Amino acid sequence: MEAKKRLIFPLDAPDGKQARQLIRLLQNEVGLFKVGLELFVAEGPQFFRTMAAEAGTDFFLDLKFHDIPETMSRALKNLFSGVALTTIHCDQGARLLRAVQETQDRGINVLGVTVLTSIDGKDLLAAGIDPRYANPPRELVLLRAGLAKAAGCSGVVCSGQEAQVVKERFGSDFIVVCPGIRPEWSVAPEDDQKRIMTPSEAIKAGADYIVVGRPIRLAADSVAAARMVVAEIAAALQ
Ligand SMILES: O=c1ccn([C@@H]2O[C@H](COP(=O)(O)O)[C@@H](O)[C@H]2O)c(=O)[nH]1
Repeated sequence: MEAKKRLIFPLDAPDGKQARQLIRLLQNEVGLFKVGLELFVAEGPQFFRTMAAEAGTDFFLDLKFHDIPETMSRALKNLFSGVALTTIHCDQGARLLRAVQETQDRGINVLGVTVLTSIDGKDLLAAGIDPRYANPPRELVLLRAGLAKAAGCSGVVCSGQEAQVVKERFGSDFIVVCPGIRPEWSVAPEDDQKRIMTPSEAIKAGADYIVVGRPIRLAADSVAAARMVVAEIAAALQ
């Protein structure tokens, strides 16, 4: 897969006007746009459909569904055209199988969220997670990746720090998407992300896709920043 296709850019914008500006600016620079809670709550599915038609591309709808299996199944059934990829929490494992399979049969890949990249071992301990799984969070990521696999997911979202062990345990076909990416030149080194890696480190560790938001969005020249990330991915793939 070419380097650019591996770069996912989150449209973390407060409204549709700013999201459209970001799409126009970066549509030749990144592989896939991700829509998260901020934009989706502001604009809703109709805006999303229009945007997909205008941009002529599918989107990653990162809503991290989490509810009882029946409700998740019904919500996933309501996903609309233009969605290529979505995310769910998989702690109910195989009980989500039917909902996930039905979604994937419609051509929408489902990824399981493992442990958010903004969480570290200390946070997991504070949340009462068994120390054997908490610090480092690797064991919990593997446990949840196993539940995602049992649920029939195509892959997981985890940090670059766990990409290699996830690939080793679940195979090269199991998709690994890594946010929490901070290039060395990043203008936002101190933020809420805790389990971070550079683009090069994450790709070398086995990430299929990396999600890079603020380092590109907040850069003085976002196009140049996206190109630097793609160049770093390309170099790491050689
Ligand atoms: O574990 C996760 C899951 C999702 N995200 C999302 O990725 C982007 C990251 O943006 P940055 O600005 O590069 O931090 C954002 O949309 C998150 O909601 C994540 O960071 N970690």
